[in-house]
Amino acid sequence: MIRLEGVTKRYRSAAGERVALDAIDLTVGRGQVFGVVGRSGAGKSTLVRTINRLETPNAGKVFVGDQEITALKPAALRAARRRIGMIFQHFNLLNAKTIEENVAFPLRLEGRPDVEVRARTTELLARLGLAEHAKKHPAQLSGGQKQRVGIARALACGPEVLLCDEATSALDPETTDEILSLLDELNRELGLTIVLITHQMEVVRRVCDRVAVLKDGRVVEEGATADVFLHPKSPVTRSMLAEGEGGESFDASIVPVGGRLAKLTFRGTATYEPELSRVARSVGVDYSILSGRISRIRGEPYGQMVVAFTGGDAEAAVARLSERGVVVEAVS
Ligand SMILES: Nc1ncnc2c1ncn2[C@@H]1O[C@H](COP(=O)(O)OP(=O)(O)OP(=O)(O)O)[C@@H](O)[C@H]1O
Repeated sequence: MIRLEGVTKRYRSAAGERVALDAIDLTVGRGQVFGVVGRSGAGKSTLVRTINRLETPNAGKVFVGDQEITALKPAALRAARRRIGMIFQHFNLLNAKTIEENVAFPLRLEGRPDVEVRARTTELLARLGLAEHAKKHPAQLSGGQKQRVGIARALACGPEVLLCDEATSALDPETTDEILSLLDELNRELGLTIVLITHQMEVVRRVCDRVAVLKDGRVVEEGATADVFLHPKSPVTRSMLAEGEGGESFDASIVPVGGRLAKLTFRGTATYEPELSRVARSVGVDYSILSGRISRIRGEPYGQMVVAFTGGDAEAAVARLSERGVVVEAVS
């Protein structure tokens, strides 16, 4: 649905040249929720803004559907942008206009007939739970309600793609959750392809099918969210994940146990099965659990724990667990 090929963006300023995106290749499938994460300055905003050409790359191509966005003339670009909605961290609403006028705005710009504008606006306000606020102004709404207005406005022209630029970063955790549930619903019900940039790993864990990790304008890791979260490869991914868990990463050097240390990952329904105790019993090994958590990644359960096998055949336990689909990794 979206393809970036060798996308490079450089900014020139008094301080010199800065490469914000360095030959990025990325593919987002139709109907996916795709997360782009990275630390401040990694290039996330620049990347998402090349998709609707709010930023024009210095080199490379951007495709949305079968259209090359980077090759479009102004009139064709305006038409293409109707297929690409966008929401922002600070909502970017028109403060002098009412909520319904904000939502109607893109339709009015397109010159749609009044009857159609009113019908579509009413439908969107009802869909997003905003009907009772139609005549209010943005200043009278909470952050979560303002973001709903932003989403309604982004959906007005019936886009296939929704770009979210730190859309939940200005919201409290409860409201973030509510907006993420809404994005999840829109993805599932409308088949909307969503590209979401964030510095919050928790946002990716909740809603993204796939994720790319950006550092200094390059993709350092990319894959299915569960794979990247459970088996992160790059140091930046590891450290961002550890921070998301309150900095609690396992440190073998301070654990006073012997034996063989292993990180076990269970996915799906295996998460809730007593696999570890079954295997330990069958091969006659003891184990201590040194850290562990059970959670969900985009709704799929997983369990991950670090154990020390002692007093028995640890090799046999590892082999038996692997046979049963548990991913076993060495811990150092
Ligand atoms: N208009 C601009 N002019 C000059 N430099 C810019 C401009 N926009 C971004 N940059 C620089 O490009 C780099 C990438 O910026 P970008 O905003 O894309 O990163 P980001 O990952 O979204 O960061 P943040 O989370 O802080 O917004 C940064 O070094 C930034 O200072």
